Amino acid sequence: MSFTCNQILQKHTDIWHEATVHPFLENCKSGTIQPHQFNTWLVQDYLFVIDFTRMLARVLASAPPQHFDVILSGLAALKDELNWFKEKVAERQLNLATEKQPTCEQYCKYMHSLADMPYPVQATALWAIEFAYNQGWQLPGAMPAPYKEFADRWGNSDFTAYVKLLEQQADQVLQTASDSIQNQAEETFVKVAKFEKDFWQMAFNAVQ
Ligand SMILES: Cc1ncc(C[n+]2csc(CCO)c2C)c(N)n1
Repeated sequence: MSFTCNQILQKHTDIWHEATVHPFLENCKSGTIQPHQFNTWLVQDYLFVIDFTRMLARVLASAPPQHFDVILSGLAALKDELNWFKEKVAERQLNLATEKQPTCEQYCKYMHSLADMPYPVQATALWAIEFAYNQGWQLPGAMPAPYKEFADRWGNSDFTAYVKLLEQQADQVLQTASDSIQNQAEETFVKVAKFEKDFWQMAFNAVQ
């Protein structure tokens, strides 16, 4: 029986909708997001991307060599991504010596725990994490400055193509995975979706 990322997604459209459609993103689109909400997201996401980079390095370590090309392109892109985050944080004069908020901390811990999971589960998680941003920043449609830069970064066609390759790689290994591993992959997808939703809510709830 076939088992694919898209089938997982189709079983969990409600939680995926909550992960990718949020007042935070809608208010970026309408230009009404408050600076302290956006700044909270920016700093916490920078801290998240640092841990994501470590996760991606561990996914590479678990991957079959045929999957290296795509994963290495992701790691190479993170070099620029991390520097860009630092620039955005500096432009807004935000403090990087900020602690992770509990939601960010829990998500990062979860990413860390993925290293002990079978590769098909890690590949599914990687796709879901990237796809969440690819969809989340794209679905609202064109955003005004200064949010346009963020929406373009993760909604653009190159990033969309990268996410598609991640999906193909995950599909390839899910296909021959045991039922138990397929179930774990599905649980991981749901977990990622919940963390994504919570991450937006964390930033949205920020107080000045
Ligand atoms: C909470 C949260 N979830 C997912 C991503 C997606 N993501 C992780 S690293 C990266 C950069 C290049 O791949 C992107 C887009 C994020 N940033 N923050």
